[in-house]
Amino acid sequence: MIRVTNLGLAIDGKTILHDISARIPPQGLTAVIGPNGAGKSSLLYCLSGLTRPTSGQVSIDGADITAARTTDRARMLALLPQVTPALPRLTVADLVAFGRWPHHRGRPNDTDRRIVAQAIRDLDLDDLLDRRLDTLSGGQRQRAFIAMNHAQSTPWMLLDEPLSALDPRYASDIMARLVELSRPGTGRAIVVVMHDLAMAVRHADWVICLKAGRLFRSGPPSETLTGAGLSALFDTPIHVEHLRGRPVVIID
Ligand SMILES: Nc1ncnc2c1ncn2[C@@H]1O[C@H](COP(=O)(O)OP(=O)(O)OP(=O)(O)O)[C@@H](O)[C@H]1O
Repeated sequence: MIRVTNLGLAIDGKTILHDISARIPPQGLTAVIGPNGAGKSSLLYCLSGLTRPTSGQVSIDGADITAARTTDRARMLALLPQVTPALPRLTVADLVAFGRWPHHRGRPNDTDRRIVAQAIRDLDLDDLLDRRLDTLSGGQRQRAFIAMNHAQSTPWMLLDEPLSALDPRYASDIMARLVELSRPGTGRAIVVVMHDLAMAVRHADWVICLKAGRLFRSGPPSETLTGAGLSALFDTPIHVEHLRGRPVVIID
């Protein structure tokens, strides 16, 4: 479980996150939602240990994340930032294989190779293996980075807007894969910052709602992804209806 306790973050004297306390279950898919500038990415970076909160704590599976060594953190969680590094000379195969580095430190074995091959299959990258990253489309790059995170085989994956560059087919396909990867029994939980409320309503098992740097609400979708809850979160009328047995979001 991730436990956030009284977390605060200030940058250059400006408070960005205020006294956030929340928990994230150790399985399933957690969506972090909220308006632009609410602090979603900042919270994700605090969860990853890359940003040190100004006050409060983040513990992951009982360990204080800010106190963990870099290699231990890399075996505990994989982070996909909103803006991925350019790395122009790397091929897709190199990038995905790099996800195993925290495990083998430069000496990959058969298990590492098998996991990389599986991640490549899972993200549908077989045809792009030899392509350099700077020749890929935005969505192809995004899939390559998600595959690298997947190959890292960590109990936690933290993804900042992974669907932003994807067309509807890949967005839906990748969400379905993330749901698979985080099913109970897989030993993995995934936290996704997302703007696509339709995807959140359909796939999230747990939701953290942020507004103006504060925790607005957290809990299962039945308590958080309601028309009234989303309308208040985004200050705009939003309805959650059912179509062919599935929840759909309608924004007025
Ligand atoms: N390094 C920084 N220096 C100064 N202000 C920052 C910095 N990083 C974030 N902020 C500010 O903190 C607030 C929260 O930013 P953050 O990126 O966490 O929001 P977000 O909810 O992820 O937004 P979006 O949905 O637009 O991506 C914003 O007002 C932003 O301008």
